[in-house]
Amino acid sequence: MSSNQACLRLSPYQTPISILPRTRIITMSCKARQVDSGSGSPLLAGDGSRTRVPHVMTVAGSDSGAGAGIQADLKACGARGVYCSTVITAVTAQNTVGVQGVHIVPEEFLAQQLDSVMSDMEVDVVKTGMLPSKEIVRILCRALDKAPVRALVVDPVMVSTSGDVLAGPAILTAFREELLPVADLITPNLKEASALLDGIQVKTVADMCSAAKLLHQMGPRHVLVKGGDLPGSFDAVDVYFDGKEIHELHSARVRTKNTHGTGCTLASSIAAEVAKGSSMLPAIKASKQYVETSLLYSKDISIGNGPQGPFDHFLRLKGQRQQPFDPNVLFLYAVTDSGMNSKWNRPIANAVREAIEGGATIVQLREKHAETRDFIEMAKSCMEICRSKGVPLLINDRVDIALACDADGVHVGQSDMPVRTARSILGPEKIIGVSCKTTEQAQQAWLDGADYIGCGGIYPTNTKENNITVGLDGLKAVCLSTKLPVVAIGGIGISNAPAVMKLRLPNLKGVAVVSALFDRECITGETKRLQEALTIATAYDS
Ligand SMILES: Cc1ncc(COP(=O)(O)OP(=O)(O)O)c(N)n1
Ligand SMILES: Cc1ncsc1CCOP(=O)(O)O
Ligand SMILES: [Mg+2]
Repeated sequence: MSSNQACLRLSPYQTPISILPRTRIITMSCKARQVDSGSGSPLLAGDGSRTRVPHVMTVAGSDSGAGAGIQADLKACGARGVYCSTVITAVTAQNTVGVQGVHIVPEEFLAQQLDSVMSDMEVDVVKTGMLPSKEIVRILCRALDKAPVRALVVDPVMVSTSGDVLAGPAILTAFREELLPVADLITPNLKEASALLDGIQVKTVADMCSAAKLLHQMGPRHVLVKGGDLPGSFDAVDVYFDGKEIHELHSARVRTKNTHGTGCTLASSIAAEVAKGSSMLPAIKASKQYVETSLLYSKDISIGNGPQGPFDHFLRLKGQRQQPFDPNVLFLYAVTDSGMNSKWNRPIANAVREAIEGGATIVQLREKHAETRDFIEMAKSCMEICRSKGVPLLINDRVDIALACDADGVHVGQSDMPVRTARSILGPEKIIGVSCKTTEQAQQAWLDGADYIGCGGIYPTNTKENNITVGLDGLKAVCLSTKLPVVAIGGIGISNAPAVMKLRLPNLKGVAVVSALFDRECITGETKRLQEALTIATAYDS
């Protein structure tokens, strides 16, 4: 299913308290349900007391290709840190090419699944996907009458990404009459919004705003009309109506074929955020960001041969196929400096491009004063340049920024996030470098799983205040104490880089340089000169 066709849609939300009175006939209080829940539900703390776990129950179809449907819902909830139970409405034979078969689950068995989950577990939020028959909608509504949930998120799935029908027009009446009136959020794409509104045109942002208001009149508290299929739009615009105000939500449109399941994922992520206690608008914003990040991360992965591939909800798959870290990239390591870029009136992306043109083999963004939001934008633009040139990009200090822009890794110092923590957050495939001045720190770096060491300052420098100089002797000691590759940093330029490399230490792989490249009029020219000097020095060595 396409991001807009097959899965969930939601819109802004209110606090759980504000939702409760509207939830239909509640036959058991939350307290009663808590008492009634069996031993199979949430986790027990060490002392035997119960730890409540946010819980989304998805009522949707299974996608054998696991890009969309129940499988996407499970992955999205897992990625958002929420438990997800699954009530399966249909089993589809599906892949990245299309839907080859649909087997609808018998109604009694659907009812049995609902009963099994709801009689035992504390469900916070119900999210619906493929509901292939009117009777299934009815059974679900009856179940919701009987058991209280904090919110109902309805993704009015009708057609798969591949264009295959998953719920015929007959379902529209059941949606309009039974499900929409009790929904807290509906998340139609353009086609679904149009179908629910008897075929009115939904082709522009203005149409989306009108559609959101009209759909709201059918009963849902919140409406999110998804504009992923909006013709001619450069960004992904969704329109959210909370019953009072229209919000246009913009996010970057990621160019990728791997969008199968984005609608299901978005709705499940919203449901998960609401289950964790978020109100609706923040839940939607966080979920849009999550989907965007996942798509960005997955834009080049290859699963299946069809026109629309699945993406990676956990941001883990790509790294396993990546080349292992090549220490030779440390040869000419360009480290940016915001002060120098402002002094020379250069956007950071230009500075990075020029350094790469001159022969920089790895780049680190060292932005000590940037606002987080600006830093992310800068890092994303530099990432594009570095990826296109095959040059790794690392982020200084900020693991969060590295994650947000899918950088190749981070460089941390002795007082920054510990390497082990950074590794647990970034996973095994990202590059992690750590600054070391001593042999003890170098040994620890290896134990902690760092990929390389930055050793310095080798010479005095004005770029980093109060930085103790270790000299060539300190560099030598660090290199000899570790198997890790080392890059020398601090006060290094064309005049002294050859002396550093002539230490002839096998694991000393290069020099990292700030001012000798970025505090100069022509970055490309300086980088080329340094590259030549390093090449001559290392050639002489061998
Ligand atoms: C390649 C490389 N080596 C060392 C450093 C210094 O990092 P750190 O000690 O964390 O100091 P700051 O750069 O954060 O001031 C580096 N950035 N790069
Ligand atoms: C970040 C850092 N870490 C140790 S020295 C240093 C600054 C290096 O800057 P420059 O290359 O201008 O001396
Ligand atoms: Mg640091």
